[in-house]
Amino acid sequence: MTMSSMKIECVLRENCRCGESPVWEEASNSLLFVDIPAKKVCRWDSLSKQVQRVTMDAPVSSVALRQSGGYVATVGTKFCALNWEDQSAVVLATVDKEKKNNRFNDGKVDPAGRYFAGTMAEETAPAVLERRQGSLYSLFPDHHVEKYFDQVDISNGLDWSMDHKIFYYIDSLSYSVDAFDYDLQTGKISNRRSVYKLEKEEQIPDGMCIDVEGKLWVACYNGGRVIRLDPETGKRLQTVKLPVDKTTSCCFGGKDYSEMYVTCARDGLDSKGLLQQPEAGGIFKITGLGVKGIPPYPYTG
Ligand SMILES: O=C(O)[C@H](O)[C@@H](O)[C@H](O)[C@H](O)CO
Ligand SMILES: [Zn+2]
Repeated sequence: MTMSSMKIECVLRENCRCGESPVWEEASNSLLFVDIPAKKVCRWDSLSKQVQRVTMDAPVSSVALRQSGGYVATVGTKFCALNWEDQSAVVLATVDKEKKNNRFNDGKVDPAGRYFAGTMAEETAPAVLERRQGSLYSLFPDHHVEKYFDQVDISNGLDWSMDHKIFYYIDSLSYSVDAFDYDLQTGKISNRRSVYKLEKEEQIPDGMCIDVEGKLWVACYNGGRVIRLDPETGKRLQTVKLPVDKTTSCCFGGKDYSEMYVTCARDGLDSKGLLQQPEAGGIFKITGLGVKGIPPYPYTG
């Protein structure tokens, strides 16, 4: 039997205030991610190690690939198309128009090319905000928006099962990873249930991704870890600790999607925490996990 030797390294000291939404772009061997309060979309070339940054005019909470080229991003309360070459953004749709304190948070494209993203009230400090102000939406390829539900505290991690029949979702302050039945043809969700409740030391569930075995990887904000969950049994299968507390999200990337990339935040750390965690706000790469991920789905509109 061969043991996989796991390695965790900070590949980029970006000092993100709140790094989020890591997405692997195979075509450019790059990792895309955002720094929400810094209003930045970043692209790290894993071969040259160079970073390109585009600054938006509002907090940018997620980024995704676009089939027709460029990217899509959630900026403030807008779904936008992003042209990387000339750094221009075009608004595709706006949500929560009557909620002036709201912004989008995490987002991801479904297997049919719809861009799912949820909203939240702006925070006064990490996880301190007016509750139940958020909603979950998706932007269809024809640019119309559908709303799924409201009463969300912090809309966060999302992904779909390998057979596309289940949608997994995290509202962070519920401390739960939830599942819905998913209709890929219509984009409709139903039958919400919890598949995992976080333990106290795991802290706050944030971003999430699925692996080829259908297991969920959840980044635990303040928990300094990613955890691997079996959504069918409700059991935690593995804990991977990182040298930073405010781990926010994770995705698979690299060769054959065999590496995991993890984002994290600096905001919320005091001066002692920043000294103890100099890599806070960086991008971490985990190799040797022994399980692969799947390519991100591109937005088809
Ligand atoms: O990244 C996010 O999803 C939120 O925008 C962040 O502010 C934190 O993760 C949140 O405070 C932890 O619950
Ligand atoms: Zn998040």
